Amino acid sequence: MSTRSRGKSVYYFPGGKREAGETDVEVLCREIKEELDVEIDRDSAIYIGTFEAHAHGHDAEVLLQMRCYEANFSGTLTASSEIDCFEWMRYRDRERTSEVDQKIFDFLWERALIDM
Ligand SMILES: Nc1nc2c([nH]c(=O)n2[C@@H]2O[C@H](COP(=O)(O)OP(=O)(O)OP(=O)(O)O)[C@@H](O)[C@H]2O)c(=O)[nH]1
Repeated sequence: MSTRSRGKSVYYFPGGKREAGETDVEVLCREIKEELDVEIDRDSAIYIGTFEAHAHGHDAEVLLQMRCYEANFSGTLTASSEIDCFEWMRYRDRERTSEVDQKIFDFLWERALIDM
């Protein structure tokens, strides 16, 4: 599932930057709550992998390292004020996402975890 932030042209996976002292799962829970108003079940969080690419919307030398998790959640997905919209995507939507997300789409596709 991908989100489009206000003012951005491509879709991102929900998430965001770490604040001082936060663990990965704390960032995950905070960002998902802020963006989509649902509660992550922190005990269900499973590390998927780390992906690197240029950070969308930043100068070419700015690289992004994204640590990815899958997790269960409870509540009703609701786009917050930071988000224009969210969308469940398939592999064919890959080009609508950022560079790092395209690597993650490929990772999911190679493991048959996403539909065409
Ligand atoms: N959350 C997220 N960020 C991404 C993705 N792909 C991608 O290039 N980014 C880059 O990572 C930055 C950090 O995301 P963020 O959600 O914490 O953004 P932010 O508004 O706090 O910071 P910003 O000022 O860098 O935009 C994005 O602005 C963008 O440059 C993605 O799939 N998810």
